[in-house]
Amino acid sequence: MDAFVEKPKRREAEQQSDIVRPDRQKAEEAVRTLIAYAGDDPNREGLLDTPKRVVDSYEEFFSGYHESAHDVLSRTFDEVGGYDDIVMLRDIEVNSHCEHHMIPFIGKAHVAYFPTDRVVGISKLARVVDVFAHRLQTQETMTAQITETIDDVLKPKGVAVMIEAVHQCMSLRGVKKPDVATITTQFTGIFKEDPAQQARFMTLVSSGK
Ligand SMILES: Nc1nc2c(ncn2[C@@H]2O[C@H](COP(=O)(O)OP(=O)(O)OP(=O)(O)O)[C@@H](O)[C@H]2O)c(=O)[nH]1
Ligand SMILES: [Zn+2]
Repeated sequence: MDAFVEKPKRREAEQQSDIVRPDRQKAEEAVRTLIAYAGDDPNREGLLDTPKRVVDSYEEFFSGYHESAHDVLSRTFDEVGGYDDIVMLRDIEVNSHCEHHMIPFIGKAHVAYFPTDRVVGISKLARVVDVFAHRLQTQETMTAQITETIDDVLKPKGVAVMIEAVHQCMSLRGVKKPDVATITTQFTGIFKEDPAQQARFMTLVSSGK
């Protein structure tokens, strides 16, 4: 796999560049406000470093706003020894935050594509999942974004994505139904048009259960 193509860099259309990011001090002040709102004293010793830790955590949870999934897929390989079938990554861990409550939803993504004449490094498919998961999300939007990006950059014969996740906004608060799996799927190309290929994807997903 030594032949590769670097595609020109571009950012996803959904990323908004006109957002003014507050500085770190403002973000930490907001956390102090929330601590006080919760009913505790942000100046007591055990909580003094908490705003810094929360903002550090935000840098990790929401790192996807500073990354481009298109760029992640920019390097492809065309030496595949005549391979002409589905490439699938099953059980990619997903940790995201729902945009309604900013509470985690956690689960697995299954990502497949049917290459035309070139493939991408398999780790890059998991990286694409991470880029979108590390933003405020709905599961449906994330599923569509992963699918669309792979379809757009690799131009394969088809893309299939399934996400299964548990939303803590449903388990820990509100309706309080733990262990409900929310399942979303999105198909393009042959996975959408050919029921046999869609069935193969579903079989490969369930073969890991
Ligand atoms: N479609 C979709 N809904 C989600 C997702 N994550 C959370 N939600 C839902 O977003 C909805 C927000 O509903 P609202 O009525 O505005 O908020 P709420 O009063 O906190 O709702 P409850 O969670 O029912 O208490 C809830 O039904 C959540 O279950 C997601 O990824 N996709
Ligand atoms: Zn939620």
